[in-house]
Amino acid sequence: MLSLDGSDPYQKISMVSFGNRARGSGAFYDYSARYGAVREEDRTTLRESVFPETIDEVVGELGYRQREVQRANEEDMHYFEQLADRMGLTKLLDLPVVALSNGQTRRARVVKAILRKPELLLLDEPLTGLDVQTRPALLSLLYELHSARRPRIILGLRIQDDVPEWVTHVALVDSGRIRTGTKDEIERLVRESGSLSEQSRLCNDVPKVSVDHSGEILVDMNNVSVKYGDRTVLKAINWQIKGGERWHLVGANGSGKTTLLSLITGDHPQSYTQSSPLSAPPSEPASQRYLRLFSQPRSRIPTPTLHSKIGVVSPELFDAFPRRTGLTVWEAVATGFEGVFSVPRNIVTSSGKPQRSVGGRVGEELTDSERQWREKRIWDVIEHLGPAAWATPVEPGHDQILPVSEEFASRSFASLSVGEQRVVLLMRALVGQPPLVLLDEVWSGMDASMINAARSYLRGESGVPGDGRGMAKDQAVVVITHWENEVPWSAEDGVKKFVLESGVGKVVR
Ligand SMILES: Nc1ncnc2c1ncn2[C@@H]1O[C@H](COP(=O)(O)OP(=O)(O)OP(=O)(O)O)[C@@H](O)[C@H]1O
Repeated sequence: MLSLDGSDPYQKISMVSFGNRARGSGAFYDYSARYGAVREEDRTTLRESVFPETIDEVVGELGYRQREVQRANEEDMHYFEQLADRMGLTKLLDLPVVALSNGQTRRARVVKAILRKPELLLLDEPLTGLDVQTRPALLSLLYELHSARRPRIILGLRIQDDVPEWVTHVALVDSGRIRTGTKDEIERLVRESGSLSEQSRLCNDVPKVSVDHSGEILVDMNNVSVKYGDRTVLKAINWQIKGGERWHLVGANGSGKTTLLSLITGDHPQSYTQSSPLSAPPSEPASQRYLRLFSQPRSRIPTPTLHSKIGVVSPELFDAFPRRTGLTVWEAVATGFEGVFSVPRNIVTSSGKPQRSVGGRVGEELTDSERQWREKRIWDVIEHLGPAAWATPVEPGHDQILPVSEEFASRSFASLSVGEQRVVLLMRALVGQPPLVLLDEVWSGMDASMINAARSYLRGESGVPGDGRGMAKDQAVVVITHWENEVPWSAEDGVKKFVLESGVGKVVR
């Protein structure tokens, strides 16, 4: 189809992949830059990024760089504005691209891909990260393109996702094999194949757990606000998170969820400025606006201490985690104790025996019991969240040289599939049993069996609390997802909801 007229097929394909990383370099980059002053090179607005011809910089007569604004093609600009309107991006067109939220960025990437008028549009996991309101808008836009037969569309979906009505053909990829057929044929196949349907179901039929709300206050927000110029993104937030609690943080794309988490992790510069100044007006007494993390204002907690107290998985962390340093799975998990991005290698103990690194700070020797606890924890997360919990067992007759967890621990992090890398980053967040765990869109790229293993670990079904395994009772967890059924706890278990609507937050039980 693509090569019929002899032109380069690659020109005719637009691909947008959300499961995979946008940045290919593998080097670490500092994602907190997004929250601070926008740097000169990050100023490009969404509109300019689509029509780069309008921002060509030229050196003027006097040697100054100046912007020579060319007009974009009228028709393209009109089509772009139409698409942007349908995807709810109109108000964001003149914001810097770096300021867009995750879901806003995803929508913008889909719009850009469609605007190129490709023959073939490939969208990998297009619905992940989109809020409930935007999903139907995207699906109806795709349906119209499909009805017009241009472009042809291929959607990459997880086995547990609903296949849109208008999809005609399905290619089912399973354990390295691919089967193709009409939608009906493949759906029948999935229904009939017991193991596949077993895997594809997110199990909700689990024993009840009871969430404890009596722990100490870990995060205390009172009238917390975040502003960029005259744009207020968080408005007078009041939220307390206690040890042992389970929270679902929910809100439309751009409502401020990631910003709120970045205050808690201390990555946001405005986490330092959340106390009323002494000159505050009488309507806002000094004590009435504050952010306390582990009972302290942000400025009193050294950043490394904060990082070791909070386990995080987020799309930003996934993008930023270094791939070029050759970390093994074991080492990647061990970085979680300190919440850092590397660990010392080739540790040699006093007995002269080389040992695997279990992290630790420069100049601070771990005691033997700490080292043993850390090793036990690393094995615990690898066993319960790793391939032993989700991979298809090796067929009889094919010998496995190493036990599956041992083999996985030695693999290179960078060589893993996207879903596996995400699982390892979840292990990293949980390994040190930090008092607070923040899970922002943690399931994207994972298949249903990985999600099920992770959910049961988080619910404490795989470990006995208190013996150093599984989740400890007094850990608090905040989950961000747009999919209700992906939250590991239900209202009956005692999960609480914090809902953000255009920067205003409220607790819903
Ligand atoms: N530097 C900035 N300047 C202006 N606005 C910004 C800046 N950084 C973020 N914003 C805005 O703050 C709002 C909140 O963004 P945030 O990433 O917290 O949303 P979110 O709720 O996590 O969204 P999503 O569901 O898409 O991940 C967005 O509307 C975004 O455009």
